[in-house]
Amino acid sequence: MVADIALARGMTVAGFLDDRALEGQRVFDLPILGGPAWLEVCRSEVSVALGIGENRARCRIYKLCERLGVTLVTLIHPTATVAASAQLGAGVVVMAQAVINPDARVANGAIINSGAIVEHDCEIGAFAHLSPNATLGGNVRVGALTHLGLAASVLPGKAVGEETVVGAGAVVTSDVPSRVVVAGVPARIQRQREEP
Ligand SMILES: CC(=O)SCCNC(=O)CCNC(=O)[C@H](O)C(C)(C)COP(=O)(O)OP(=O)(O)OC[C@H]1O[C@@H](n2cnc3c(N)ncnc32)[C@H](O)[C@@H]1OP(=O)(O)O
Repeated sequence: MVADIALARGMTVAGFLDDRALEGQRVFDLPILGGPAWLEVCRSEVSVALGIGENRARCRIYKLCERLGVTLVTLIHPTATVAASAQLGAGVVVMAQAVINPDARVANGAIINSGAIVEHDCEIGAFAHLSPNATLGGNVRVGALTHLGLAASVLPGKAVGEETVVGAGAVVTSDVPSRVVVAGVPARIQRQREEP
């Protein structure tokens, strides 16, 4: 999906980095260049877009790029709507039909997936992931590394902590602490989240 956005934006995509695939394999007719070690050799020739859904893994690769001085690109699908006053950090990906409204702030490495809505003045932490059709009312805060499932909603002004998971379809009606899994309508804590 991330390569698709880059191509739609008229960028040249050299290929993919994947530590589980074999160098020389092709995906969507583009080559697998190698694993993250490839970056150490070719860091001055490329920029990197983050196409990893798992938040902690995406954070690790972001930090590797930062350490190597590799530029991280921020990608916005041509059909997404991003207000002029919204701020997006490095390595953010905004997918098709997503909406980010005025004065919202999206920190480094976050994913705003297809059709997700980030209302005015929201604050999204680094490496958070809003799944397709997740919806945030105005002034919502989402902590770093938190994952909102498909079509999850957060009522205006509420805060979700760091490294929390909000289940698909949940409706968050009160603040949610860090490192828990919540689900349901209204969202209730299901369990604590294990340490990485
Ligand atoms: C492009 C993309 O695909 S982006 C990725 C999007 N991914 C998502 O939206 C997934 C979000 N994850 C979820 O919703 C998960 O189901 C979680 C985190 C809520 C729970 O996951 P787990 O802890 O593994 O729970 P598990 O699947 O074992 O289910 C436990 C119970 O919760 C129920 N349950 C699972 N998910 C939900 C949910 N979203 N809402 C309500 N109940 C749920 C199950 O039915 C089960 O109930 P039971 O014990 O009565 O049988």
